[in-house]
Amino acid sequence: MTPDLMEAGAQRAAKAAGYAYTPETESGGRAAGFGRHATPGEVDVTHGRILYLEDVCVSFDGFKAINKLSLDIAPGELRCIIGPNGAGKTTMMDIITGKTRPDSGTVFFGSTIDLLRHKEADIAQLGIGRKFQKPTVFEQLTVFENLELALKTDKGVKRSMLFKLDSAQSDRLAEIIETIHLADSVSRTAGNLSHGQKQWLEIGMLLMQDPKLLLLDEPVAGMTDEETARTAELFLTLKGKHSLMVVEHDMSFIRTISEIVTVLCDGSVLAQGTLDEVQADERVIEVYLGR
Ligand SMILES: Nc1ncnc2c1ncn2[C@@H]1O[C@H](COP(=O)(O)OP(=O)(O)OP(=O)(O)O)[C@@H](O)[C@H]1O
Repeated sequence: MTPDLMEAGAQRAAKAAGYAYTPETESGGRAAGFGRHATPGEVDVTHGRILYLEDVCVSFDGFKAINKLSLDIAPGELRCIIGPNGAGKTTMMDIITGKTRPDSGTVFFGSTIDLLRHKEADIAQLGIGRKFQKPTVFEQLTVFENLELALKTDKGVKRSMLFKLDSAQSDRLAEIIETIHLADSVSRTAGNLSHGQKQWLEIGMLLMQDPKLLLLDEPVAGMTDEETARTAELFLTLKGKHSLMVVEHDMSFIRTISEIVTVLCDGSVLAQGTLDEVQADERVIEVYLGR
């Protein structure tokens, strides 16, 4: 897809969802991306979008789980996704991460990477990290070992055994341990952590791979109020350095972290705007928030 088509599509999606399209470019102008060489391992966000979906459709046995879904996310943005059960939130994440293939539509990572041409494992390597609702850490290993292991996942058994962190990786690990609030628990086995700490550890493991985009499915479900507040702080720290897409039902958490909220319903975008805007939207009240 050309950057022009991408930008035009983003404008159409914004118009359809009733919000203002604001291109955010790092280079200060649309033309800046042309003639630019794509550096391997880098995502081209010169046209202001790190994730771009247009007219995506998926049916399961004739049921349209995703129906002409169009949505885009700016680099460094923290986007919240809300919507009733069955709206298609998980299926959307499955499509972005290559777990589910759409029947039709466009899914781009930056302006040059067509995600529909990549397999699930490649997409993780390209820089899209996904956190499922349940924490999946290695319970018998320490916090440190879990984080260390996150760097080794693609190395095979033999190379993993010989693997040693270099100094940049050690610095990164130390920085991430601070970021995820586990500096006091480095030597504790993950099985002894609280539910919230396990969730933070798993986020730390994703961060070790330096993802450009993080998809987080109901990250605060089952957390205490204090853990939820700390998770909000953590996400606000990550915003800007990474792009985040957070699916949550906890409205007070959403209020703390959100800028733009997208409401999904019946597999497409029902509304989009600030939390106040979408909460005042009659259609959103009808299908999700209740009266
Ligand atoms: N593999 C599948 N086969 C058949 N139907 C499916 C499949 N995956 C999802 N669906 C259906 O697609 C619709 C969207 O499901 P999805 O899990 O994406 O919704 P959701 O918004 O994540 O819901 P929740 O908030 O409950 O997690 C649902 O009706 C679901 O039953």
